[in-house]
Amino acid sequence: MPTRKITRALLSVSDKTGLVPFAQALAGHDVTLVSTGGTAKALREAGLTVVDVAEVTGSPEMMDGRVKTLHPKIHGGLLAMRDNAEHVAAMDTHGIPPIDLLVVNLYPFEATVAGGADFATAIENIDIGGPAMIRAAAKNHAGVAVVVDPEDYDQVLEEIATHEAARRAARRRHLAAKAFAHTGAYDGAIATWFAEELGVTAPHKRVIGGTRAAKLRYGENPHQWAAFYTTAEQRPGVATATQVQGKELSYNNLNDTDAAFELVAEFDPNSSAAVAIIKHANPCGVAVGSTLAEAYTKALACDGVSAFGGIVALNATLDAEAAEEIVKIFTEVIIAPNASDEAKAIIASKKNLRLLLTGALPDPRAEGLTYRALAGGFLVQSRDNRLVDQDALKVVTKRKPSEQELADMIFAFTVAKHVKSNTIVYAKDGATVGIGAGQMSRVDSARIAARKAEDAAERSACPSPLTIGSVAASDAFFPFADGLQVVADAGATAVIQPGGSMRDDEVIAAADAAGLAMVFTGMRHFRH
Ligand SMILES: NC(=O)c1ncn([C@@H]2O[C@H](COP(=O)(O)O)[C@@H](O)[C@H]2O)c1NC=O
Repeated sequence: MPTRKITRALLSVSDKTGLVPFAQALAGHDVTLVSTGGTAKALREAGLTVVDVAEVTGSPEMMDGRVKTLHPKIHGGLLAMRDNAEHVAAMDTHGIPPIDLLVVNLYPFEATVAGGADFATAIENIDIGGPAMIRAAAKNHAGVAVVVDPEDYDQVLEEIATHEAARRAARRRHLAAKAFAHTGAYDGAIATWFAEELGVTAPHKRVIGGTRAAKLRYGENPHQWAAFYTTAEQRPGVATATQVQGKELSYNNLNDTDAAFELVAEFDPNSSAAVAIIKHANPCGVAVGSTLAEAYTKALACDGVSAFGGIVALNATLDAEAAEEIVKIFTEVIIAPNASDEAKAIIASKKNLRLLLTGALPDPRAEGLTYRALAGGFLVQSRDNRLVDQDALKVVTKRKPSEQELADMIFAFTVAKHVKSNTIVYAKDGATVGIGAGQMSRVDSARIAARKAEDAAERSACPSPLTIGSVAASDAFFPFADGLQVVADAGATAVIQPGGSMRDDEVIAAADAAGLAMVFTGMRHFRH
C-alpha cells in the first residue's frame, strides 16, 4: 500500500525536548498540528497554530488527564486502514480525520519511581492514553508514522522532505518496531515496580527492559554480534560511566570492567585505597594500601604476567602517582570514581587506553537482581550483597588467628567472593599472593594458586613464595581435608571458609595437626 503524505500530526509528549523546532518544521511542510493540553500550550507559546484534541473529539480532557485521547475520533484516525473501503467509509460517516503522524512519549514512570514517589503518585504516572495511541499507530504503520523518541524527529522530517515512498514504508516498520519495544519496556517497568511494591520476588512473568547504549563491534568472539543495553537501575559502573578517553569498549571489556569495579567497591575508600586487576572477569591481583600507587604495585606483584592487558579498577580518585605506575604496562581499561587532571594527562599518553569515570562507587550492600541466560530461559537471583562481618566469625581450631591474620582473612574472603568458583585465594599484608579460579576441584584451585605464587616468587627473585606465612580463603567449604592440606603445605598459617561440610571434623583436625588457625564464616560465596 503506498504510504500517504503526512498532512496531519498528533503530538502528545511529556518530554518536550526538541518539540518546538520539530513542530515548526512540520508546520513549514503544511502539516496540521493536533495536540493535548501541555503540548498544545508549549506549541502555542512558540507561536504555532494548534488544533486541540478536545476540538477533534468534541469531548474535554477530563479526570486529571486520565482521559484525553481515548476516543474513537483519535483511535479511528490512527487505526483505519487507508486502503480499506469500509474503513474509509467509517471515517467519513463518523467524521474521523486521519492521523498520518503520531508523536508521543510517555509519562516518566521510571524517573518518578526512581525519585522515591509514593504509591499514589506512581500510579498517576502510569500513562494509559499514550501507549494506547502508540500501539494503534504502530499496528497501522502502513498508514501512520509513529515516533516515540525525539532522536527520530530528524528522520521523519527527512521523510517528509524527500517523499521517497519505498524508503518511507521501510522506515515506518522500523519506527513501529521501536514503538512496540518502547511500550513493552514501559509496561515491564511498571510490572517490576508493582511486584517490588507487593514484595513479590518471583512474579509469574518478568520483563527486562533496556535501552541500547552501544552497538558493539562484536561479542565474546568476532563471529558473534553484540550490543550493550542499560536499565534504569543507575548503579554506578560501566552503565553510568563517562569514557574520558581510549578506544571503543568491547563486549569483553565491559564484562571484565564490571567485575573489576564491583570487586573494588567492596573496600571502603575511607579505610584504605584498593586496586583490582582483572582478566577474563577474574582478579589476577587485588590489594589495599595507604595509597592507590601502593595498592596497585602490591596487586601487580601477585601475577604480573596475567596482568598484561588487564582491567584496573580503583576505589578512589585516580591520582598522578597511581597513573604513572599503571601506564608502565599494557592495560585495556581503567575504571575509577574520578581522576585528577594530572592523572588524566598521564593516561592521555596512552591514547588507546580507556579511562572510565563513574563519579561514585556502587554500594556493595545494595539490593538488586542478577540475570543469567540459559537455553530457553533465564535465571534471576538477588545480588550477592552480603559479606561476613568479623564478629560473626567462628574460630574452630585450637589456635586463634592473630589480628593480622584476621584482617588478611577478611580481605581474602572478600576477594574470593568475586572469583569464579571453585576458588582459593592466598593473601598476605592486604594483598593477594595467589589466586586459583574457576576450577572444577577445590584441591586444584588451592594447588594452582600456590603454584602461581611460586612462579611470582621466581620472577621477582624472592627466596620463597609469599604463600608462606599467608592466609587462605575458600569461597565454599572444604568437602574433604585434602584441599586444606594443600593450603597448609603451601605455607598458609590461617584459613577462612564457610564451614558446613559433613566432614568439617576431619578438616578441623587437619588444620589443628598443621598448627593452622581456621575460622568459619557460615556464608558461602559461589560465583559461576
Ligand atoms: N489519558 C489520555 O488519554 C492520554 N493521552 C495522551 N496522554 C499522555 O499525555 C502526555 C502529554 O500530555 P500534555 O500534552 O498535557 O503534556 C503524553 O505523555 C501522553 O502519552 C494521556 N495521558 C495518560 O494516560
